[in-house]
Amino acid sequence: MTLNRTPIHVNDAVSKVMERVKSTGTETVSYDQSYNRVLAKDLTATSDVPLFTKSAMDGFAVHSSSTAGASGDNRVPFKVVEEVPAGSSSDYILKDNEAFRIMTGAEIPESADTVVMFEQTKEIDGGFTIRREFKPYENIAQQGEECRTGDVIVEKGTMINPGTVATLATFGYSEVEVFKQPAVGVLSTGTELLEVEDGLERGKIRNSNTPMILSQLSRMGIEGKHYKLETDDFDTLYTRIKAMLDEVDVIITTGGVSVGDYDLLPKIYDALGAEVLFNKVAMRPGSVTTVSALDDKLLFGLSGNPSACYSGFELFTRPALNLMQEAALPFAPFVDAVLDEDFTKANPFTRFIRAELFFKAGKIYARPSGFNKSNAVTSIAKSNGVIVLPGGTRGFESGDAVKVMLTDVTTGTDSFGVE
Ligand SMILES: Nc1nc2c(c(=O)[nH]1)N[C@H]1C(S)=C(S)[C@@H](COP(=O)(O)OP(=O)(O)OC[C@H]3O[C@@H](n4cnc5c(N)ncnc54)[C@H](O)[C@@H]3O)O[C@H]1N2
Ligand code: MOO
Ligand SMILES: [Mg+2]
Repeated sequence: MTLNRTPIHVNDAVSKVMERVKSTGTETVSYDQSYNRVLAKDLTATSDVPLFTKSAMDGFAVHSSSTAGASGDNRVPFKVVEEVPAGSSSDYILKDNEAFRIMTGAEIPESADTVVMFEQTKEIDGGFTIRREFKPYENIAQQGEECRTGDVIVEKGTMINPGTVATLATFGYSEVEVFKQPAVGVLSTGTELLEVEDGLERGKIRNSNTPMILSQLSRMGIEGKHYKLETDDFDTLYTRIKAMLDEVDVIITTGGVSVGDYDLLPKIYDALGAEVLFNKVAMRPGSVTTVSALDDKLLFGLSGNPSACYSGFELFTRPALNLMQEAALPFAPFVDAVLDEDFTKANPFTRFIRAELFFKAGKIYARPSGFNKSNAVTSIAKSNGVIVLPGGTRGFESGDAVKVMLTDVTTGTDSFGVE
């Protein structure tokens, strides 16, 4: 096994992974199980929205012609002839100065064309008066004003969000065709690793990578398959990974990818006959990240160091899993931010720093979210993005413009910001 590896640029590494992605194909799921799935077909309106012309307010439906001449000095009276609550309708034909008492969401009867809100009336015996003229369609939501039958509402390749689910329900799509989610197995390797519930022992640490990766998968709506820890023993690890290949589409391992005596993943890829796409990336942390392909399966050999492991998943695994589901926008967005703290280390390689993004006076700021080394774990907990500092730079100062990859858009802010 060669110890000297050739680093490739992170962009090239990402491309190499994306080129090997195979679509998972499609399946049909119930609309209420479709959140976070990728649409396999355009979602088309099966009806107009609104479905029928309806009142947008609680009040009275009248014909605008009956309101002619109304003013503060000349209040025009109306007689209420029928009630139309939401869910009902009326075929009654209004005569001059007659009105329906109508509620928000109720169909506007044929003979009315405008709605007077309760607040715009004065009650009289059997009816009300108004003090101004009403034009047609006031306080009315017209059939099809939002969309028409046949309109494409959401395009194929879009991730289904809560609004998409509402749209599916609106159009009566009880089932929807989506791309299958890849089956992803997660396995951490290392003889030094203990389970969360274990007491600490000399020289050992708890496995934080498996639960972290499973949560990174959950954040994408994917339930990963959790494999028990493996020690650094070739035979058992090889047997385990061979078995995983029969069970999942994607294998994520953590640890054992560097050049140590017990870093067994390179030997295992070799024994499996997997094609190593790269085993060194010109980036920090995560330079040892190794991705291999075997038939249609991808094997992500993420670093054992937690920060490197985290970034490796966000940079390589996440977009690949999105593309397997034919997501139109597989990559996390990058935003321009102002660095809020000096970062004086030189960057021979592209540097990814787990970062806290925050918003001040309409600007986005970013600062490292804590201890910043490959082996750090606590700084991941406080991060909602990753600052990207290009390779070949000598350090950055507070106030410099930087790019930040958004990793967690569910992060909140401390105040509600409408001006
Ligand atoms: N001679 C060299 N040594 C190292 C190099 C190198 O280029 N030449 N690269 C270093 C870099 S950079 C990194 S990153 C690490 C990567 O190591 P591995 O991916 O092989 O991972 P391990 O050796 O198994 O573990 C590294 C570190 O992480 C801890 N770890 C492992 N698994 C977990 C887990 N599931 N949860 C929490 N922590 C974990 C492990 O105990 C080690 O401390 O290699 C450098 N060495
Ligand atoms: O892979 Mo190591 O994390 O570059 O520091
Ligand atoms: Mg190692």
